[in-house]
Amino acid sequence: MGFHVCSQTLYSAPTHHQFINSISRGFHRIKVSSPRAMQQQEEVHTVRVPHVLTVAGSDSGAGAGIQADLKACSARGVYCSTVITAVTAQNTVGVQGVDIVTEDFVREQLKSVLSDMRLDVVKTGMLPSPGIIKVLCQSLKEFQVRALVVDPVMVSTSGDVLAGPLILATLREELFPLADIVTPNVREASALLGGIPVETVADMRSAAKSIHDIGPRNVLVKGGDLPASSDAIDVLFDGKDFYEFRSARIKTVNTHGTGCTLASSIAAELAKGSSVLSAIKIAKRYVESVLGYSKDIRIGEGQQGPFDHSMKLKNNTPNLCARRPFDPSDLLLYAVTDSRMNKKWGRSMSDAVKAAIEGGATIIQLREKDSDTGDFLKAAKTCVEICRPHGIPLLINDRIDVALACDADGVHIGQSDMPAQTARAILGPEKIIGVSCKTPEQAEKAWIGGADYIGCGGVYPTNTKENNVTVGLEGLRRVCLESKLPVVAIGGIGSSNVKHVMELGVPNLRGVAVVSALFDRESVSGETRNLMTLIKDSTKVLK
Ligand SMILES: Cc1ncc(COP(=O)(O)OP(=O)(O)O)c(N)n1
Ligand SMILES: Cc1ncsc1CCOP(=O)(O)O
Ligand SMILES: [Mg+2]
Repeated sequence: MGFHVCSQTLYSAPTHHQFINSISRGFHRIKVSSPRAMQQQEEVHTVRVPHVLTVAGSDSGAGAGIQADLKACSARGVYCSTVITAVTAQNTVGVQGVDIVTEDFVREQLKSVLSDMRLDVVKTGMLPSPGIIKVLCQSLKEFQVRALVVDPVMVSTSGDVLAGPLILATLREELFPLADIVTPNVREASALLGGIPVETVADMRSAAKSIHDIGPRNVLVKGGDLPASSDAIDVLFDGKDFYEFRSARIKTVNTHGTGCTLASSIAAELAKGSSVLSAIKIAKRYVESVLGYSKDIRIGEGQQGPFDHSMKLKNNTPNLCARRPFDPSDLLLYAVTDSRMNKKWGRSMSDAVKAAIEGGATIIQLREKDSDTGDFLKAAKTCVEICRPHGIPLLINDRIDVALACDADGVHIGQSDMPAQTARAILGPEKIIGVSCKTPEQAEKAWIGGADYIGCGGVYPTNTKENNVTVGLEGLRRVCLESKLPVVAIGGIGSSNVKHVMELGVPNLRGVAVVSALFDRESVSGETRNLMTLIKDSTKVLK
């Protein structure tokens, strides 16, 4: 009998357990009616997505149960359908009430989902009566699924008992033999084995083996509650070998729903086609990340709070200088910083940004072609803090990773960067995306891809960007006339020619983007102010 230690960072998974490693994904052709998709092509392939069905109880506090399962599957990129077995009145203090759903209605829910949807994995949580367990077992025999993950929920994190001895017996006798993996914690492992102590890693190993004898193909005993360890250690037994998963224990009270989340995440990975070993490894890493992210959030007054499955809640803490949606009039005077010019004039990136804001710039882009990523990120974070209270959007040139890491308002990307559609998928619906375009065709593609504005140029020759073909005022006019997005002109624009650009008076032309005429000068704020006066004069002429 072998013994494997699987650290979270160093780990080589044997391949003999890949019983769910080749899920066939079905494709067939249908017509779609979305206007955007229709513009691109008349027919598209449909994609079958990984699907987990959770059979569990509802938690009104939404930390555990069905709600945790839905959030975990969604965060892990898997569709999740739900069969609710009980409705609990529950919060961070404890479980105040339980209303068990009738066996008939559990059967009806199971039939609705299983008869219609092709799912990959069933994951179970709270199964509050022997009758419900039997109904589930019948359905599982009738409708074949690829894998069954059983989280034998017996005691809530707050200590409330959610399953009695009859339920335990039915779980053991009827459900466990069908399970591909069961995931008891040490208390549940002890209860399943008639109360034997499970207090050490050695106890966990023998408990895993004894539970395996009941029938499941794999047993993961979770040691998160083991008192005497500084690490969180889980033990898997697959009938032949033991595997130990070890990760650093995260100090937090926000652990309500950890068991449900781990089991759902394992189910999600199995649904995607992972082996049991890699599913556990990825699921544990995910749980570790969300616990770490959420360790200082506060939801509820009780002892054990929920955590943030999406790792996004802290981005949206209410504050006085929340970002506002993109407004095309932001493009009026677009200041684009340049690392070389900052160096030449001995100013930091944040000094350059402060001066541009002082002079009246309406949007700022950090265009840093030489900085190290670490230095760039640090400076960009400072610039975000400078811009946000002024309500000035801050965009990052080219670097989507940096924009995400510093929570900038968006990015500006060029034709040789990733397509706008991919950037939009990564950045989400809120961030601003600008795309450089020289032709109406490029502008159309940027619009379809979900961009917010077009940067058109170089209008005039420039020393700031090498080998940049100029489009001239005529090229700018063509793009503006055909673009469905607002346009900002760029390239060689300064006080001598800004009026020629602005007085083109074409629809969609909303402003000018400027590098050297602002930043390759002694006084950035003074130059910005002068340029703004000239822009305002030209817009008056047009009115
Ligand atoms: C507002 C604005 N428009 C165009 C550009 C040029 O972007 P790109 O074509 O990606 O070239 P680089 O700036 O990366 O050299 C821009 N930066 N900003
Ligand atoms: C980044 C860029 N894209 C097209 S032209 C250009 C450079 C603009 O710099 P400047 O305002 O100094 O001409
Ligand atoms: Mg670029």
